Amino acid sequence: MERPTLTIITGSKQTKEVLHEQLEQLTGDYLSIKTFAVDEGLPLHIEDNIILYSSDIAKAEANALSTINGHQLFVGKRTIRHEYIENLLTIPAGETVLMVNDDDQTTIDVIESIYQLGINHIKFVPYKRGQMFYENINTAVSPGETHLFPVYIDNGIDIGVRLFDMATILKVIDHFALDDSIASKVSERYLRSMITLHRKIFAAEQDAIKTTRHYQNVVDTVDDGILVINKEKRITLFNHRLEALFQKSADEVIHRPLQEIVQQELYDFIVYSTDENKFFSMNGVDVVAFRQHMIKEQTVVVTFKSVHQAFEIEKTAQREQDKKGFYAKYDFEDILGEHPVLLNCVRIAKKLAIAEHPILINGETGVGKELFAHSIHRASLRKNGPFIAINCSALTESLLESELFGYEEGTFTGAQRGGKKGLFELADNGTIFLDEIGDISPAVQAHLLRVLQEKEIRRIGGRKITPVNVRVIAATNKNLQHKIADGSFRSDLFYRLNVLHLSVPPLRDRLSDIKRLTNYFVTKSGNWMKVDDEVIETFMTHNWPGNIRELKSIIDYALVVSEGTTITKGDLPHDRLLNKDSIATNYSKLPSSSMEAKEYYVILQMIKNRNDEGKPASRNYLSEESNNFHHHLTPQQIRLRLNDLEVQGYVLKGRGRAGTHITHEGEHYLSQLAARSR
Ligand SMILES: Nc1ncnc2c1ncn2[C@@H]1O[C@H](COP(=O)(O)OP(=O)(O)OP(=O)(O)O)[C@@H](O)[C@H]1O
Repeated sequence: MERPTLTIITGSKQTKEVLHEQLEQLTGDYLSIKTFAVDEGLPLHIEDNIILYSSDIAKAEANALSTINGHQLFVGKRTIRHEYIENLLTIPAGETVLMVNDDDQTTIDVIESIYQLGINHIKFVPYKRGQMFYENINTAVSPGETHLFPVYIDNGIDIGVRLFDMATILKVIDHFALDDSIASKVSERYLRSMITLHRKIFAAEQDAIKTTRHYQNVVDTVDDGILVINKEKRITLFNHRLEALFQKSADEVIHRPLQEIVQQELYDFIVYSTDENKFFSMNGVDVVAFRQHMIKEQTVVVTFKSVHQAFEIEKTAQREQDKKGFYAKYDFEDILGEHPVLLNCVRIAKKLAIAEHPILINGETGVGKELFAHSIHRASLRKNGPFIAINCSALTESLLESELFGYEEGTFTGAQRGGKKGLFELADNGTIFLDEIGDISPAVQAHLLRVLQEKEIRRIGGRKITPVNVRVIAATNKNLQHKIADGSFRSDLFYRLNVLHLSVPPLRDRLSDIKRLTNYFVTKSGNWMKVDDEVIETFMTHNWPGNIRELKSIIDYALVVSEGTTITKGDLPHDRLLNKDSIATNYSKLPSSSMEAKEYYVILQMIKNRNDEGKPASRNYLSEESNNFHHHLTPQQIRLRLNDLEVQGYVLKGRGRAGTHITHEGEHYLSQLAARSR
């Protein structure tokens, strides 16, 4: 038997295909379906039992183009597709959304059918043809007409071409007077598609409930209290720990306005503050609240820890830092001496400590500049942050630069995989101590200046900029003003470093402290030895160019040499201590002739270069290398000069393969010679 026929006329090809598929699936085995779309062109004459139009517009347009006849002609009612409803549920509540369709009436129809389905958490604004901009609207929804979305829309949601509703389908079946069993089969099919969808939605809901329960269990096991508010400032999460602290159950507070639950001070902190944490006393418990604003989610997460817990965490962090060696080992108590010049220096240093600015410490070698830097950090607000000390003259230019600022992977051969953090990054929220700042090269000076100005770091070879919050304490035994005058130190960097200034007095200006310091160094070495008065008297006449470090090394020497229970004058290193020059004037006595000066300079420079490479300097090596300095020295000449330098304490001669090393004093002397040769 031939199947009765039905014709569907739609506006667009897209709608035609969707509606054809719908009718075909539901009634295809009972009816034969023909379809036309206005935008594809219509035959001049259309005739059928039923003419079903997809919309009033389609009807008007079709009738303008063709003569259409049928027993029954009607416009089908359409409804949105249930499988797309989920997409609408992802739109945040309260949002205003543009509804886009190809004509004003159908746009309103779609909005109505969505509201009728109970989706009313969003507010729809109907699209008007020709209007390109809609204030405060970033999301648009359309049943298949997404090409009409205004170009600026970020979030476009297609809810698919609408289908005919059940009433329309039943009207068609009715018309053909198909038997009841067919009608109920068709409606069963219609319902089945809806039931499948509802099953899916139900499963998704169950999943969501499970996930929520899982997260709730997770946050309940956390030892901290956790409270979350949404953009309406209502509580969306309140974990188990908080129930005790607030003396309220989660059920009582969830979805309630924060204002009704917490005290004003805590409310102000959560809603308005820019501080990350604050102390509160709640129902007799002292807590620290930490606040985190998740800007994109418009959510604030607040965690509560007991003060005791927070303190323990800080201590653990401190211990971790200590393990890494990034901590200050000394404080002001360790700076010995009662001479008024020293006490005054300590008094000033304590004041500088609590300011946040950079400090430049000036003073001769061995006066205790590093000791002051450690103590300042420990007395500062950053005392719980790291303290990192680096001697700028101990490294070559490129090594110093990569140590300070770090580098990215692949920047140079041998670079560590994954790159390396520089000391500035490691010292974040703490202090970096740059010793011997006067020795840094122009390139490092420029880089350091940038970091101080911008307060951010870009690793060598890297692009990423990382903000750093580091206080710089720099020290030098050089006169930086002279270095600025001769062009070897940038004045702009000097002013950045020298915001606060501390001058540590040399030992010769506080000779009265010698006795105390001597006894201290003897006792600290674990000896019970006495110190003869004559020793102290000798010390009082010495010039102490190497200051306290020199005193300490002379005592170390005497402790080794001494055979009795008392350190006597005879145990002292006479060549160093009783040398007339060192008593009378400067420890770094320069050689008498410029030829000698040049030779000492060349030798010390060669040893320093060699040591910097981590290699020992042998006499033969030095002799050969001297050619590169245009000043050839034979191994014999080298030997004689090295003897002189050793007596002065500028080099340490090792036996055999150990080679010769330059001492700290030697480096100081070398820089004096370098200045003189300029
Ligand atoms: N007032 C002091 N009391 C006790 N020990 C001190 C004092 N001053 C310095 N020292 C000790 O003297 C030695 C040298 O001190 P420090 O390294 O701080 O000097 P510095 O000025 O930084 O030297 P340099 O300029 O050579 O780097 C260290 O062992 C330090 O502990």
